[in-house]
Amino acid sequence: MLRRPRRNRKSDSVRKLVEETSLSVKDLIFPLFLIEGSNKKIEVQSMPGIFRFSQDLLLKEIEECLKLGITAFDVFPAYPESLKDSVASESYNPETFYLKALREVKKQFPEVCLMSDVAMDPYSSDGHDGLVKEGKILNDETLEILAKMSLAQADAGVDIIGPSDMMDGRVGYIRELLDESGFTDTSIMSYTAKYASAFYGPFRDALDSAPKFGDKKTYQMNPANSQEALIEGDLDTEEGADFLMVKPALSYLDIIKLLNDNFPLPIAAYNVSGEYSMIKASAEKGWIESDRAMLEVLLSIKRAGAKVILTYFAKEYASLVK
Ligand SMILES: NCc1[nH]cc(CCC(=O)O)c1CC(=O)O
Ligand SMILES: [Mg+2]
Repeated sequence: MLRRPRRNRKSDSVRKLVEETSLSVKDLIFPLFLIEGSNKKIEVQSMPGIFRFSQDLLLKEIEECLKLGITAFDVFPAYPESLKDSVASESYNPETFYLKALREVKKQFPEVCLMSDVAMDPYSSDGHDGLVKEGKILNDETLEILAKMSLAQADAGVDIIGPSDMMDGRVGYIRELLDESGFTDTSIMSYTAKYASAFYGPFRDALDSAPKFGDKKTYQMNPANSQEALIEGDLDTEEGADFLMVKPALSYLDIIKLLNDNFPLPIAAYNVSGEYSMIKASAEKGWIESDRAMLEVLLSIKRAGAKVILTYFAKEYASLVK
């Protein structure tokens, strides 16, 4: 035998030399859940180790994470039913607790990269990402609401706007309004290939944002498809997106690779709530080693071609490698 692949695996130092993919805390964005009020820190029941914070404790959490080397955060608000309506008006109320908190994060920590979420579902009495009329999700009528929401978030100082709604044309629509309003430096990370997935369950628990009727299959993609991701990637690129995101990550590693092979923009992947909770739940039963599983999962997402990973494991990973 002239060729013996095992020679390159013979010791830790040799294995390190031939290692192709590396993971760093700088690759990660930590999603955080915000609730109204003060001095509140409530664990999400279906996501052990993940909390919903009021603004004061969210700021503390960010400070802790900064010490661990995490520099990018994506904040999602959980709104009470009483503030929801059919047109998501609370989303662009400048006095709403979400926008106030975003403003405060950038004021206290100007160095962080702050990302926000754009979609109607947290504020919608229908629980859908777009405007509902007679049981249908309207596309073009939703764009105006998404753009108003984006402008309010840009005005609060957000670095990256994250449209997670999957309406057609929203990246261009938002880009134009931001530019006209002087926010030419505000980036857009588009949820480009977002699939209608079972893995969002724990997130919808965290935000109380499950759809009140039907499902999201008329706007989120069919898990059976990959060609469509190329169309979505083309459109978002043309419309001015700065990052293309694939979501979820693990059942869609082929889509991450597909987009990375076809588009020069940096690819982001969202390691979603259900993917986190699966590992946590089996670790609690003693069936899997949480740390090793986390490292393997994050590495696989990078290896597939993601430059950026949004993950609930961010803080745990940062603590582990510190
Ligand atoms: N705009 C909705 C939104 N934004 C982020 C997630 C899921 C994130 C996760 O599961 O971690 C969802 C869920 C959905 O589409 O219902
Ligand atoms: Mg699209």
